[in-house]
Amino acid sequence: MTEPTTTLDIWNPGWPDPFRPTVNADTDDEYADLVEALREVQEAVTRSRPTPEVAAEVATALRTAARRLRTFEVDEDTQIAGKRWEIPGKGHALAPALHIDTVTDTTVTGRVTVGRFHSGRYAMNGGVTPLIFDEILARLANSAGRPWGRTAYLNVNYRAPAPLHTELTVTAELLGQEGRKRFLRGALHHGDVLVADAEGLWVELKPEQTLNISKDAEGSDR
Ligand SMILES: CCCCCCCCCCCCCCCC(=O)SCCNC(=O)CCNC(=O)[C@H](O)C(C)(C)COP(=O)(O)OP(=O)(O)OC[C@H]1O[C@@H](n2cnc3c(N)ncnc32)[C@H](O)[C@@H]1OP(=O)(O)O
Repeated sequence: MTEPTTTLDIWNPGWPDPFRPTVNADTDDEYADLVEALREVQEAVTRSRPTPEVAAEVATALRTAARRLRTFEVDEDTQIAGKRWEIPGKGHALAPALHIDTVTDTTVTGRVTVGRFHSGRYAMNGGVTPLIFDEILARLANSAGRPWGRTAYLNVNYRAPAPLHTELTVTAELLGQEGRKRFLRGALHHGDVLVADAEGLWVELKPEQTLNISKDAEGSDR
């Protein structure tokens, strides 16, 4: 049965600035620790070649954890993942944990280290680089009081293989704005070596622009 489509207003000038969170980082934060544990699992699964018995044992343990969390399921506006700006990776385990170091209204610098989970065979996977750029550039595009904008394009140049287990520096810059269009540029360095750079366009949403979400599209195949 098809569920009715709901309309969610995603243009809200009252939303918090993604670089100036209202929640303080808490080193004893249990939710941040949960996400860190999930990252450890992702890395450990990727790095291992367990016996079938151990694979089955761990799969059972992971499903038990998933069932435990499912009893606390909330809608996407209410979930924590992706909204905890003050913890690396915003509390979401898909993208590598990005550590933000400096922020101005038009620039950001940060650091990121990827492990084998994000490997594309002894170097960072090519799909991970845009994830890092989209994370830092989208946050910059939507910070400093600028109303919500969405990524219209993100062009990435791969200049050199990005090493694993090695700190890379990430920089982002707002180049300029023309009407609703915001042009941004990003770079990823390993020391002095330029590993990748990107340029992107973020387009400010019109106040009446809304995101139509079909509840059907959220999926329930669990
Ligand atoms: C508790 C809650 C906390 C919330 C806290 C919020 C804080 C905030 C944090 C944000 C952190 C994450 C932010 C995630 C942002 C995503 O990652 S979004 C995900 C990926 N992107 C998408 O899904 C976007 C999909 N595309 C679209 O929705 C629409 O195409 C867009 C981008 C909104 C533009 O549509 P539109 O408004 O109809 O644009 P339109 O009027 O046709 O064009 C406007 C101008 O842009 C140009 N343009 C549009 N698209 C393009 C293109 N692809 N190429 C070149 N030019 C283009 C047009 O040519 C036009 O130029 P001018 O004629 O004005 O010179």
